Amino acid sequence: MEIKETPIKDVYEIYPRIFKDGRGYFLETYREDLFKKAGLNTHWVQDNQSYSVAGIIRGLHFQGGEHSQVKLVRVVSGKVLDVCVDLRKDSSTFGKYHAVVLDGEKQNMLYVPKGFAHGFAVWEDAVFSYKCSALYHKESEGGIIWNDMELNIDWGVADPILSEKDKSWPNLETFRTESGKGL
Ligand SMILES: Cc1cn([C@H]2C[C@H](O)[C@@H](COP(=O)(O)OP(=O)(O)O[C@H]3O[C@@H](C)C(=O)[C@@H](O)[C@H]3O)O2)c(=O)[nH]c1=O
Repeated sequence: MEIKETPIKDVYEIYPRIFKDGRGYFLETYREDLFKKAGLNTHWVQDNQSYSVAGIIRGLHFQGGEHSQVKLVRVVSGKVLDVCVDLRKDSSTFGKYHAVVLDGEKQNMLYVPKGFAHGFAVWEDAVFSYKCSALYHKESEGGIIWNDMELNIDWGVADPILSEKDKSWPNLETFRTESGKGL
């Protein structure tokens, strides 16, 4: 398992080793010791799974305050473009995002720290699986609109399908003003 830094501080891409044989494949999807060695001492308290057909965007989501979450995300099958946006108040990369293709063939993962909005665009029907460091807390949920002009994310899907909730998030500028400059 390789844990790689990205251009955004505290965001990591993780590449597990996949063992293939005549029966299929095997991989370790999480190793506490290796994460600790990389300085990631996250305590996970909830695992989630979703399924989405191609063309869907979920996001961009976060939980605020004491309910903010670290997420370790990957796809079990399928392919998505996964995106995390830095919303940390005092970050030099506030408003910057990191995007990576998560691919069921590679089982690569993204480690998304607290203070980030997260979302993904489904390129191929995907089973999406992730660990969270804080429990779901509906009242602490927030978001940024997926097609924010300032972020200008190229999601790689035309006319995406979104939930009503995901069509109604504010843009980055409104979030910045209303949150007092970030999370
Ligand atoms: C996220 C979540 C949802 N739910 C419920 C609420 C709702 O009725 C139903 C679907 O919820 P949502 O529409 O928010 O699901 P979804 O859009 O998949 O939300 C997820 O999106 C990605 C991008 C993330 O980063 C996640 O943290 C999470 O916010 O599931 C839970 O019970 N527990 C949870 O942890």
